[in-house]
Formats: sequence, C-alpha cells, structure tokens
Amino acid sequence: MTDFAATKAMFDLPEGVIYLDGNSLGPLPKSAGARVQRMLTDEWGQMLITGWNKAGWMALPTALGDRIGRLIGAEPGSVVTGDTLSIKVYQAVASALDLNPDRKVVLSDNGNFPSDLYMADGLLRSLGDAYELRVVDPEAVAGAITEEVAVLLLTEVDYRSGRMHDMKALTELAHANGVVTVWDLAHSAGAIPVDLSGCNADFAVGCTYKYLNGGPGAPAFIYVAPRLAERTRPALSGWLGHEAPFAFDLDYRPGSGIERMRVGTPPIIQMTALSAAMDIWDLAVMTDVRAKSIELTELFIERVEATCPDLQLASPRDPQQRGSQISFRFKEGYAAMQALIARGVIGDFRAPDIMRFGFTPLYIDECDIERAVGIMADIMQNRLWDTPEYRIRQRVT
Ligand SMILES: Cc1ncc(COP(=O)(O)O)c(C=O)c1O
Ligand SMILES: Nc1c(O)cccc1C(=O)C[C@H](N)C(=O)O
Repeated sequence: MTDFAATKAMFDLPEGVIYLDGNSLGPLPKSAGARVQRMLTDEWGQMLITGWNKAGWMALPTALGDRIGRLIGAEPGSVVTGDTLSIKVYQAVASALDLNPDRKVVLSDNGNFPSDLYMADGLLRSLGDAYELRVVDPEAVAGAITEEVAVLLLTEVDYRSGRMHDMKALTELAHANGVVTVWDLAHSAGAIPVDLSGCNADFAVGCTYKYLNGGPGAPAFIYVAPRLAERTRPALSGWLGHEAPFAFDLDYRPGSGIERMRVGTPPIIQMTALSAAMDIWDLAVMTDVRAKSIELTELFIERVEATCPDLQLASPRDPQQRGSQISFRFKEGYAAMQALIARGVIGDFRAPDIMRFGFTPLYIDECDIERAVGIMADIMQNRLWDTPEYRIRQRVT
C-alpha cells in the first residue's frame, strides 16, 4: 500500500497553496536541492570529467529509463531519457516511418498536443510531397486506421479534457492494419497505470516534468518495444547513440537496443533532480495512485457541480475514460483561474474556455480538495473573478 501522507511530506509546497497543476509542472521534491548540490560539489566539482564514469553520469539516461519503465509497463532496458519531448516525438515518428517504408501517411487527431503535430508535420515536409499528416477527430481515429497509414501518433490522455484513448484496442487495430504506433504518454506517466508491454505498443514517448516531478526542463523519455529495437534506425543519429561513441568512427553504427535512441550529452544536473523525484516514485504503487486519483477527481466533480453551477464539466464523467485531470468550461475561465491563483489554488487555463486541474495523489489529498472547492465556490458565487485585473488576457501557461 502506498503511504500518501509520507509521500506528501516529501514535497516542498509553498504554505497556503493548493497545487492542482502538477499535470503541467510537478512540484519540488524536498530532497532535490541537496541531491543536486551534492552532484555539483562532490561530482562535478571534485571528479570533473571523470564523473562521466566514476559518478555513473553516462549510465544515467538508461538507469532513469528503467525507473520510469516500471511505471509504464515497459520491459527493462526498453526506455531511455534525454532531450525534450518534442524531439522524442520526432525521433519516434521518424523511426516508425522507417519501419513502414511503403506507406506515407501519419495519422493523428486534433486533440493531440500541437507540438506533436508540428513535429510530425516538420518531419514529413522534409521527407517530400508524397507524405501526409492526416488529422481527424479523436472519435474518428479508429475508423481512419487503414492499410494506407504508416504510423499512428496519439497522445493517450488529451491535455485539455483528460479524455483517454484506449491504447490496447487502438494498438491492436493498428497492428491488424500493418500500422506502427507512437504513443505520447505526457499526461499518462505517473497519472494512470500504463501497460506498454501488455498493449504490445511499438514506440512511446513522454516527459518527466509533469506527474513525475522532475522539474522544469527535465528530460523526456522514449520507449522502443524490444522486438523492434534492433531493427530501429534512428534518424537523430547522434554520437551517444553510436555503438562505440569513443571510437570516433566517421560512420554511424547504431548502439545496441534502446541505447541507439540516445542523441547527445545528457543533462546531468536535470537528471539528478529527476533521480530525487524517482526516489519518491519508488515508494508508490501505480494502482494505488490511480485508485486515489479517481477518489479525488470524483470528489472534486461532485463538490464543484454542487457549488459552482456556472462551470460545465469538460472531462469524461466516467473515471475510466479520463486521466488524472478535470477540466471545466467557463466563458470567463481565464479571469476565474487568475482569481483562484490569487487565492492560492493553482490550476491552469487552456484556450478558449477550459479551466484545468490536475490531481496528483502523491501530494494532494481530500482536505486540499475541500479547501480548493470552498475557495472556488466563493469566487464563482460572488463573481470575484469579475475585475479588470483578472480579465486582462496575458500570456498564459
Ligand atoms: C502531450 C504533449 N506532447 C508534447 C509536449 C511538448 O513537450 P516539450 O515542451 O517537453 O517538448 C507537451 C507539453 O508541453 C505535451 O503535453
Ligand atoms: N512544457 C511547458 C513549458 O515549458 C511551459 C509551460 C507549460 C508547459 C507544458 O508542459 C504545457 C503542457 N504540455 C500542457 O498540457 O498544456
């Protein structure tokens, strides 16, 4: 059983803040500061370049990959960390296309995070006019999986509404049509149990700064199914994905298995912060996290609907159909979110009218929900959002 009171005590959250935005940027693990400081002074400071071997920096991308792999049902040795998620999307789609060379269509949906579509579009444009990025409604994805499609690129949990695709069913359908799958787990890893191996997924990517709490700019991760790894040709063929980086050969030969998805020098300071976050994840069982997340989201919906009738649920009502976030529609959602943030309840706003709240059982509990909804009810019932200050539209995160 996961001890959520213990995990909550391991995060540094500002006094008086109820943080419902861990689906965008997770909070600071208390141990991260000292851990990073130690890495700086004892490793970088004292070991200098020998730290790559002596301190295990070179092995950190795969070591962290395995720790993340446990949370997403990946086989040991099938996940590596590094780069940004946008880069990993590009890398996965390029490799997936390469495994299906006679087909030219990448299929995605318009609920996908824009960066995934931008990266796929940029890649396809560089490959020539024969290639097509086909973007359909989320509900139309299954029907659009045909033998014309090379790659299916989907984000499992919709960043705006929290609506979840059925990874197992869509992967099965894709394979039945000869389609290679790329799953973006940005809003899944650490939010819901994922079973990449059980779903027979091909490629998956994700970030570590959201539910995994690795910090701003924490590295992304990529998964390649072991059955495909030795056949995968990396388009981003950087030297650290080479079979023998320190041979400095002029010809590229991919490294073994997942190692080939490495590109360049790993961000060790960020990875050290992520290691501290993963220590907390080592204490968590994903099925407990999911059960608690459902309890929290159900409580939140019930209380908000009882006290804030102007807000309309934009997430699936059935908890099995959504990830670990709840979104409400409200025409003045931006102003309302600013008012909430000013009172210490931090969620975020997504255009045009979505107020988004993330639920993260590692550090959010029922008391937080009750307090957050109390503040929300006060703001909504008394129109406290209706001030020029809150209504001003600024850059939003
Ligand atoms: C689903 C999804 N894909 C891709 C990205 C882009 O990630 P990054 O900024 O790390 O490249 C994000 C978040 O920013 C996301 O939510
Ligand atoms: N990655 C982000 C950033 O660098 C700045 C602000 C926000 C983000 C996010 O992650 C946004 C997030 N992907 C979303 O779901 O909207």
